[in-house]
Amino acid sequence: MNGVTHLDVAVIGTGYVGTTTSIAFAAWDHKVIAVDSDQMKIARLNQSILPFYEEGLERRLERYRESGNLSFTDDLEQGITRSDVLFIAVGTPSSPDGSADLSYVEMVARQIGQMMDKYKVIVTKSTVPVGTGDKIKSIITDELKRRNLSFSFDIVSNPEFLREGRALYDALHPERVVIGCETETARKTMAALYEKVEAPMLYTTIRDAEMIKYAANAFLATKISFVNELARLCDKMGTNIMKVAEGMGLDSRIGPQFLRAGIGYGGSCFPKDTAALLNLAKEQETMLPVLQAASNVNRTQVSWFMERIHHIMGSLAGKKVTLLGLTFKPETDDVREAPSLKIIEQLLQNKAIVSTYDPQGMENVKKIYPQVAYKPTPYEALEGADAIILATEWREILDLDWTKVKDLIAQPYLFDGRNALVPSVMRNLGYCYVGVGIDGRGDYH
Ligand SMILES: NC(=O)C1=CN([C@@H]2O[C@H](COP(=O)(O)OP(=O)(O)OC[C@H]3O[C@@H](n4cnc5c(N)ncnc54)[C@H](O)[C@@H]3O)[C@@H](O)[C@H]2O)C=CC1
Ligand SMILES: O=C(O)[C@H]1O[C@H](OP(=O)(O)OP(=O)(O)OC[C@H]2O[C@@H](n3ccc(=O)[nH]c3=O)[C@H](O)[C@@H]2O)[C@H](O)[C@@H](O)[C@@H]1O
Repeated sequence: MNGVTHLDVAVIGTGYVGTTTSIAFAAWDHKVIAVDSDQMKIARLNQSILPFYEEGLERRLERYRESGNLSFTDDLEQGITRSDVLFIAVGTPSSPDGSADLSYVEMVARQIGQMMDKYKVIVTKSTVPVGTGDKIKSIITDELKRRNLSFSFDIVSNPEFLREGRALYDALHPERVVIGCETETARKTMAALYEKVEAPMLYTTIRDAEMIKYAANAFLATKISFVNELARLCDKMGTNIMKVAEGMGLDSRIGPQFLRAGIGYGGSCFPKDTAALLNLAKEQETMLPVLQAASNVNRTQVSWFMERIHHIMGSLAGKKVTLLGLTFKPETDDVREAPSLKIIEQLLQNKAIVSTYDPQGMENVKKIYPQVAYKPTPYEALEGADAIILATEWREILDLDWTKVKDLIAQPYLFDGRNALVPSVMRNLGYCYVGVGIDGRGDYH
């Protein structure tokens, strides 16, 4: 290793996490080779084209490529042999039983064992169940034995806490860095890697670090489901969940974040990671009833919302419903586990005519639901609508000219699945506005 500050790093996997982490390490003056087995992705990254949408990230990508700190390749061996620290940042999707599918991680571990030529620090960035570090260690040891080699290596768990849409900011300004490691050499290497970060560094065992990542995501998901569950009650009681959450959040022990009621959490992480943690607990014959309930609330939140729509509008058969927003949250093109997909499914089952607009997510949803009308502007999507459902609170959608919209639509029903518009303003414009847990006693008009 050449000193403590400039490390040679390989990041394996160029999805959201791999790409963003690579840019962050390059920004901290390390030399980064980002590797992916997807040649198409690498070809595009070599032209500074990201595999996903994230505002401002392509400019940074270009800058660090030009500075020479960041390069992309599909040649894993080159990445491994030229680097001292290897980050595993491949996907860990849900298996049908909810457990984390570790096949990509295990494959990379095998490849590292087959290609490494000297001591390396091998770091898991992917979200993985407790015990995966041990598994990676034993796979690499087996591969080295097969090659009659006995290099030493260190395993580290360094979970990632970034959010999509704010990925680079989060990577550059983490609230904490969690490092699970077992040797002083690995600890020093990780300290050097993160030298420029002003955040608490928490050193733990590998297993603790693996658990911290699942625990954090499970807790945030539970916070959302707790408030969504209360929203259902607020709706019956004539109380407003927005005010209730505000009042709760002012208590610093509770905090205001992740208390926004709506149609539930989606994305590539909360649903998958809660399922994986529940599966892990089941394997250990330990029940997690709180997390199980949080997951159940989320699974049923869209149906609860759709029931309210049916209650107000009656049959949706033949009615034109415009869905505004498709991505699981604003500022991303990611539609994995997005609540909008469940909404489309239920609308189609009820024979509604569905029209939609999203600034970034339409191409991804078109592949799943080709029968929906995808419009180039929100106004075109809204023409003749009997009902509007707001599923993602994109600024562009919130800032629509709602007076103009009123003239385009057939009926003024507006169902705000994110409580993102101002009810009194919308009602003054003549909309029949319905939010989540804010209307009380069914008095929607
Ligand atoms: N998406 C997010 O916001 C966050 C994700 N995570 C975790 O980070 C991990 C990665 O997530 P994403 O970046 O979303 O994944 P992704 O699925 O978008 O990307 C993974 C990449 O790995 C590549 N890959 C797979 N096998 C490979 C191999 N043998 N060699 C080289 N490349 C290979 C794939 O081609 C793909 O480009 C997951 O465990 C996820 O839970 C953690 C925090 C945030
Ligand atoms: O492990 C991961 O992949 C990441 O998962 C989440 O990040 P992300 O999924 O990008 O997005 P969030 O901003 O957390 O939102 C997740 C979902 O919860 C919903 N949400 C969020 C907050 C809230 O108050 N209410 C609510 O319904 C959002 O609409 C969205 O569908 C975590 O916030 C990150 O810390 C973590 O690294």
